[in-house]
Amino acid sequence: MMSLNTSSFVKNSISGVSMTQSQSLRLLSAKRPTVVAMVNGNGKPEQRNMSVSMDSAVKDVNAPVAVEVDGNEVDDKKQTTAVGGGVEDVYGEDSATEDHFITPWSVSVASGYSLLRDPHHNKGLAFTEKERDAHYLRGLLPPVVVNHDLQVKKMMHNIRQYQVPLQRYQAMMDLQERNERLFYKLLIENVEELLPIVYTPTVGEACQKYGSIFKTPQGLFISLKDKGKILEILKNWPQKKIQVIVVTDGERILGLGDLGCQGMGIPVGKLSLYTALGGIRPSACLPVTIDVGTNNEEMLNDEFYIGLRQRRASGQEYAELMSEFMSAVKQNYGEKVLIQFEDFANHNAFDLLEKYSTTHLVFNDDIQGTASVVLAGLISALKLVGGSLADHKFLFLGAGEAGTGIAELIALEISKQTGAPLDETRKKVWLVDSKGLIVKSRLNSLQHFKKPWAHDHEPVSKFLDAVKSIRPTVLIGSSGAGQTFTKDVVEAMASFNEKPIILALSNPTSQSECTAEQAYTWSEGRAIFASGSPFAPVEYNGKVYVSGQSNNAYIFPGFGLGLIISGAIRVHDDMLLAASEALAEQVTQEHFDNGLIYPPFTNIRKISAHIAAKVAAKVYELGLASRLPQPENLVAYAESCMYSPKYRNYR
Ligand SMILES: O=C([O-])CC(=O)C(=O)O
Ligand SMILES: [Mg+2]
Repeated sequence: MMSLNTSSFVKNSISGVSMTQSQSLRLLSAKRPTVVAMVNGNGKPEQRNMSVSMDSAVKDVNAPVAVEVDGNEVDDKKQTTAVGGGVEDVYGEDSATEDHFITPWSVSVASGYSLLRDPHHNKGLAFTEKERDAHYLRGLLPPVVVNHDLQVKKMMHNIRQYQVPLQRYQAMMDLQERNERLFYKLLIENVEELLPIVYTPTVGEACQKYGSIFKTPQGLFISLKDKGKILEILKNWPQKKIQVIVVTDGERILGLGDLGCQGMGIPVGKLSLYTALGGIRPSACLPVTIDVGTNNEEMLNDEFYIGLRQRRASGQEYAELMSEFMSAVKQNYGEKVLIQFEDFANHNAFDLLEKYSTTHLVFNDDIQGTASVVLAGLISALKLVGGSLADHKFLFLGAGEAGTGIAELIALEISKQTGAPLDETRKKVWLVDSKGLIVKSRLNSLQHFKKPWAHDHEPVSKFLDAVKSIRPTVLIGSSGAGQTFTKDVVEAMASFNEKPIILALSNPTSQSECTAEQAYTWSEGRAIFASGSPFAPVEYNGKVYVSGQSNNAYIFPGFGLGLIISGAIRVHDDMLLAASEALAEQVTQEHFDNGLIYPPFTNIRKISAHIAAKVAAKVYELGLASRLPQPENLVAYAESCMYSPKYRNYR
């Protein structure tokens, strides 16, 4: 514990906040500190409940190490090593009974054993001979030194041994907690293979079982119990310079419904993609779950459930907690932190976005990210089916966040292209909810976000009848309910369209409106199909069909990067349109020839840089940028800003 003299990484790792102020702890010096990285700060030590002077540690490099407790200097060797090799129980940790109070404190230098257990700096077997000498790692590692590439090869080999996706997920999470740079190198270099593990569909199953597979906590949990203390909680997070927060309240996790506090898997997964796909530094990402209870009886009765065991708070109680969170975030991280709302239920999602879009840099991935990715897919699908957006007719199953969000962006784009007013262009878009086609006669009973879509038509209660009556060219599933694009529905689409566009967006795979195989088979190979969760290629009548993944993962990482590099202070719909156009531009003739309307994920970092550049350009154009002057080449600038998981050399 007292091996403070062994350092190049000085780390203040007081665990918990229970140290009293009188127990001030002072690190006076450290020998040979060549690089000083403080986990609790950005060059400045954290000084809330204790006073720790790291400055002196840097200046006085050759002085012997001593620690001061309550103002008394304590000799390192004397205190830690008792005669006979035992370690003196200076702080009573060993002698304390369960009823005694002790302070769980430790001051450590991230070298040696602790360096190997620090995921941000650990390199495992890739530590060089020189680093092993300089950082007290001798003997703590077997003799072999391997390079980063071999580590990737070995990890992929190991992960492929697991047949069960959830085991692969757990292996990936363990790696993230052990060696962050190896985790990201693996994910970036094997994105097509690993995306379905750290993201949909496996992350959905992980959330359902989060309590029983829970090991190391990831992200920040804020519950109703923390009312009045949210700012304090934000300060418990070790990183101070946060650029992106993904926050959920767990009420609508993918198409799986209310998973309460166990929704944490989603912000964690989304932020892994922010880093791997969009190049945001991992230390700048903060996953948050707001726990206001759950209405999921299964969770409430599950002995391994990790959240508050109560029914969801709503109304004023809910609004106040969210309001405190939003204020605390701005107070702690400033105006330019991006807050991504994720997997909130409809009734809160629209209200939160509307309420905070004028005061914060907020983005709702399910409303806006999904809209942008679908619009991109439609723009590129036009190359296969012909016509302009205005020539098409769209029918949605599902009139929630994704459905109405996409509908609005389509109407907006048509309006921009044709000059027709939004009220008119919206008439190209029809939505079906659980009560049937949304029509004028239902207007008074509709939730506010559905009202713009109530058009003149007689009531139609069955989805199949709506398909037959509207005769859309594009069918979009966004209801979260699986197997709703039945054989009859797909056959109807194929009967009045040469190339029906069918998007089954609901996640995870179990909630997909139909499978890729069903779409191709039932349309006799004519469908242009994409889905929210990935499907393997399908063989039909001797031809192989590769479907695209219409998932907001294409958009949010590059979109967020664009906001960050321009220092955006607000999100505007035109930025979403810019992102759609940028993504659609990345689809090549070769992709079209294979029936694809999205580029493969393999090149996603390049794609993200393009999206970021177009989004940033729009931010500058709209006068919403705070990073001035505008860089000349925004693509090159975006690329230069992206985090790379390459190992650093330690002196
Ligand atoms: O997470 C995903 O795969 C896409 C998404 O936002 C959702 O389904 O809620
Ligand atoms: Mg989502």
